[in-house]
Amino acid sequence: MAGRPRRSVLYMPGSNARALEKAKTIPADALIFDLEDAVAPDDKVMAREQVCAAAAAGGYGGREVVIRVNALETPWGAADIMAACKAAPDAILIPKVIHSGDIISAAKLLQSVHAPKKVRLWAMMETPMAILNARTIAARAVYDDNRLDCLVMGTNDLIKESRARALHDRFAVVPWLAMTLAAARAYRLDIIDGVYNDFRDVEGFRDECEKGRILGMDGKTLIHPTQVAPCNEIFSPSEEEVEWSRKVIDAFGRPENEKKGVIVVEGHMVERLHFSMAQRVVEIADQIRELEASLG
Ligand SMILES: CC(C)(COP(=O)(O)OP(=O)(O)OC[C@H]1O[C@@H](n2cnc3c(N)ncnc32)[C@H](O)[C@@H]1OP(=O)(O)O)[C@@H](O)C(=O)NCCC(=O)NCCSC(=O)C[C@H](O)C(=O)O
Ligand SMILES: [Mg+2]
Repeated sequence: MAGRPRRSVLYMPGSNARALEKAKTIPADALIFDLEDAVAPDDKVMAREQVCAAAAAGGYGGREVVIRVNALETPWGAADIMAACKAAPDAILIPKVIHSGDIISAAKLLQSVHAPKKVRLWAMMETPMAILNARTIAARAVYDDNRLDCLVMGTNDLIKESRARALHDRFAVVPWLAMTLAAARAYRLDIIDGVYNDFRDVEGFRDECEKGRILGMDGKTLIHPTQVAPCNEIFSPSEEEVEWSRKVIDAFGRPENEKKGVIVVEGHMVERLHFSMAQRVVEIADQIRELEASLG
């Protein structure tokens, strides 16, 4: 079973009321209302109230609504989580995760206020220690208190913490992406690529989306509405992929192939694993169609 589409995941500062309203018209698959780095300390409390009111009021259609809280050890973290639970967004995004204990603490807080099970946890992978602990963080997905659904790459913080250079080829970043992706997949989690800061550079952005897609990312985090359409296009299965996948599914569905592990479709060797891949492509394409139809 394919998860829900998470191609385009748009951040907005929780202090920006105009952005929170405009998001209702932007065709992003998911929205992150940020209380953390995009909000100045003096605006934190106002942003918390504004974001929670917006999430509780709804109006975002089929888009996933995610609240990024401040880290638990900050003066705002615990109150952010409590307020976010009441607003019942689709997920709460925990920043600056270091180890699996951060996910356990957040899950306990959610449990203590009886947050509905539909409120999931997402984890920002943006500290060097999170990369080293990626496996044990992702492994929280199989525990009883599991609410973990998705890992989000925080490449700006990773670049800062590691003193790497932020080059367009992402020479320094790719190993962190690949390591975290392996951890996510090992525990059947989704994983979303980091942001592209030069939001006016359309070609550079497209290239970075393509590369993230090639690596296996489910989508990309975004900072500006103009990034949504190209991101959706690049992270959607292409018409050719869907057409080919339907052929593979049809071929394995024929009576003569029912018990076969490997067959030939249009000159290509196709195994049962390709059948599963084809099913996922078609399911995700169907879900994208439904989501886009619901957004009008
Ligand atoms: C980057 C921006 C500050 C640019 O703002 P601005 O110059 O005002 O943009 P525009 O004038 O082009 O805006 C046009 C209209 O679009 C709306 N808008 C802009 N951005 C958003 C958005 N993100 N969501 C929703 N709506 C948005 C404007 O309101 C305008 O609307 P209208 O009035 O109708 O014309 C700005 O885009 C911005 O703030 N982006 C998000 C920044 C952010 O949230 N940063 C934090 C997350 S990234 C991060 O933390 C990475 C991670 O943690 C890591 O470590 O890597
Ligand atoms: Mg960050």
